[in-house]
Amino acid sequence: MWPPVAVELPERHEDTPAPGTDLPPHYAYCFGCGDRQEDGLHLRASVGEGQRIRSRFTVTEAHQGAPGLAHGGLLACAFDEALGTTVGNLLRRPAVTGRLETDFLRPVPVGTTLVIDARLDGVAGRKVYVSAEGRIDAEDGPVAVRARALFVLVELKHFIDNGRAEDLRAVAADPSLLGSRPVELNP
Ligand SMILES: CCCCCCCCCCCCCC(=O)SCCNC(=O)CCNC(=O)[C@H](O)C(C)(C)COP(=O)(O)OP(=O)(O)OC[C@H]1O[C@@H](n2cnc3c(N)ncnc32)[C@H](O)[C@@H]1OP(=O)(O)O
Repeated sequence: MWPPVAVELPERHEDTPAPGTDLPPHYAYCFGCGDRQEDGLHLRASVGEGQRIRSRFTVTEAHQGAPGLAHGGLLACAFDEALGTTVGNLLRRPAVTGRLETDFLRPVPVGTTLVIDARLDGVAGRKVYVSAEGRIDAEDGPVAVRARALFVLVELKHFIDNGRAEDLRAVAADPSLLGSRPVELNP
């Protein structure tokens, strides 16, 4: 059963941009979306209809597991990012991945652009359920990966208490490193 518990499906936050709007990377050094991670995934997300966010990720040589094929762990990373972006942008509250499950249905060759459609499935207290499908090269391409995740809403303190001090100092000195951040910081 998914979600595994009774949930509410909140409206997306009133500050969520209109469908079709491209979303900025949330942190310049994020491996999933950051511009300053040369071999990162450089996922790009845009707002979809309703409770959906669409992301795109192009597999490069740096992302190989077997020769010419994407590493499954990096594909899981892409889904973590796509699902986290969905939670962050639709609820605009800080959250972290508690659980992430992936089904790998087809190999994903280098050069493929994975089109990931993620949706918010519901919220139960601090628990947020999201799921996604990744298709090969087109929004109606063959499904290569499916994922479901539980994100847990946290307070900003979670990041301040646990992040490495020098990286927190760098962000304080240059807030533009954070391309977007939740506006409601205290759930
Ligand atoms: C505009 C804004 C844009 C922003 C964009 C941002 C994009 C970001 C994109 C980034 C993307 C990348 C994102 C990343 O990579 S986030 C990085 C990877 N994740 C982490 O580092 C999280 C590490 N874990 C923790 O810190 C704690 O364990 C957390 C905070 C998760 C919970 O510890 P806490 O002490 O606070 O709470 P709790 O233990 O009472 O749990 C609360 C509830 O949750 C349930 N639970 C917990 N875990 C699980 C589990 N595994 N399966 C099933 N259930 C689980 C639990 O039973 C309980 O339920 P209930 O008993 O209440 O019913």
